[in-house]
Amino acid sequence: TRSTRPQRLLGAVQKNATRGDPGSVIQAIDHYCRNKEWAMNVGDEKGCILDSVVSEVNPATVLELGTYCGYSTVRIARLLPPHAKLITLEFNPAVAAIARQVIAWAGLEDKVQLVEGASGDFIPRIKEQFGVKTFDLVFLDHWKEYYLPDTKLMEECGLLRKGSVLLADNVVCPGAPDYLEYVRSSPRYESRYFKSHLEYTKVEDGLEKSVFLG
Ligand SMILES: O=C(NCc1cccc(CNc2ccc3[nH]ncc3c2)c1)c1cc(-c2ccc(F)cc2)cc(O)c1O
Ligand SMILES: [Mg+2]
Repeated sequence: TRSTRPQRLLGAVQKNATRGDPGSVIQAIDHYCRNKEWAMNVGDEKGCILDSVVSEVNPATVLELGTYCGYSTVRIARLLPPHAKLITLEFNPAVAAIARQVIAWAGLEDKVQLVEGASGDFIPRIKEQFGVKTFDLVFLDHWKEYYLPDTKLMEECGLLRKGSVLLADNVVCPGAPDYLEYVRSSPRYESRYFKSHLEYTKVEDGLEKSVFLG
């Protein structure tokens, strides 16, 4: 049977990237998705904004909702300090299996814990199952209608502390209007929009960075 898009993306990584070299994995995916077939990675343009926020926060604990093929997982993990931990959650088992191989090819498996499941079930269990108190950085890139309910759930579960940073992909395309309204109007967040483009296209999109004020 015909391969899947994630399988073909992994093939491009294994063919064109150097094992243990995260930069070459990022380049191989961007080249494949720009020249061969589009895929919903955060991409190189928004990826640079992601890099600058990760470097600024210098997080010890990171939560990523929506792993997909592991592109943003690799972008984040390659910038983490030695004992930092990234927990990434993926709903689709077949896609998670590809992401594990992409993360391993980059040599970053020691910094990354990939969990298969749905955010609504997983978020309430994080504290006891993973020994995490709070997250310094959360990257939201899963189903866009889940951004708001999951943010409220993280607040309720005490997973955010004064200064925790939420960074949300796709707040324009496909869009997360209820989430934007919430973080921009709530007195508990200081929010800022980073204008960019939908990965590998000229369509407008952007990242919303929101600092939890406690
Ligand atoms: O929709 C998107 N991504 C989310 C997504 C999508 C599908 C499957 C999953 C399954 N993974 C999953 C689900 C639920 C979960 N709960 N916790 C973890 C978790 C993980 C996740 C998306 C779309 C576009 C886009 C498409 C088309 C177009 F024209 C323009 C733009 C661009 C993006 O950058 C995007 O990020
Ligand atoms: Mg996205």
